[in-house]
Amino acid sequence: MNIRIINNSKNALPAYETAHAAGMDLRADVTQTVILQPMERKLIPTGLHIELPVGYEAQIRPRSGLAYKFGIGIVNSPGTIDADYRGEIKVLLVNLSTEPFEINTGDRIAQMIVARHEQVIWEAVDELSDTSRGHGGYGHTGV
Ligand SMILES: O=c1ccn([C@H]2C[C@H](O)[C@@H](COP(=O)(O)OP(=O)(O)OP(=O)(O)O)O2)c(=O)[nH]1
Ligand SMILES: [Mg+2]
Repeated sequence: MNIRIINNSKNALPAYETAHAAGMDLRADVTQTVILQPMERKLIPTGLHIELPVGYEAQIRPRSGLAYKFGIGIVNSPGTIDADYRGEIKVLLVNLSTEPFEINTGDRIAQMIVARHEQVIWEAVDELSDTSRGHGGYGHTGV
């Protein structure tokens, strides 16, 4: 699928790192080094603007290597890029470790998955169908 993109950064376009990867890594586009202190969160620019087809979203997810090695997560994970958004894609990183974390331009800070989604039309009713689960949830089948 072709997707229109504007790249205002000096980085290459996001790319799939392996043949069947779901996500494309997103790179930081920052003018100077950004330091994330422990428990600090910052919105990191990518310089990218995209035009998703109607019925598609992009999800901004953490990279497991950064999470495991440095405790770097995404506050609103998975971030949602709407099909009608034309602004810059940004990544809301948080440092969950006890050490400061440095971000430089070109660093791969997150990954983006493009996925289909539905838009629903509500059908308001008084009763829903019976199921064996019913209202059971939150561990009602055991741990
Ligand atoms: O990680 C993210 C999440 C969102 N966005 C952009 C694209 C998205 O379409 C828009 C709005 O995001 P969202 O709906 O999650 O935020 P909101 O707090 O509901 O803001 P709004 O009232 O603008 O919808 O912000 C990003 O660039 N990065
Ligand atoms: Mg919103």
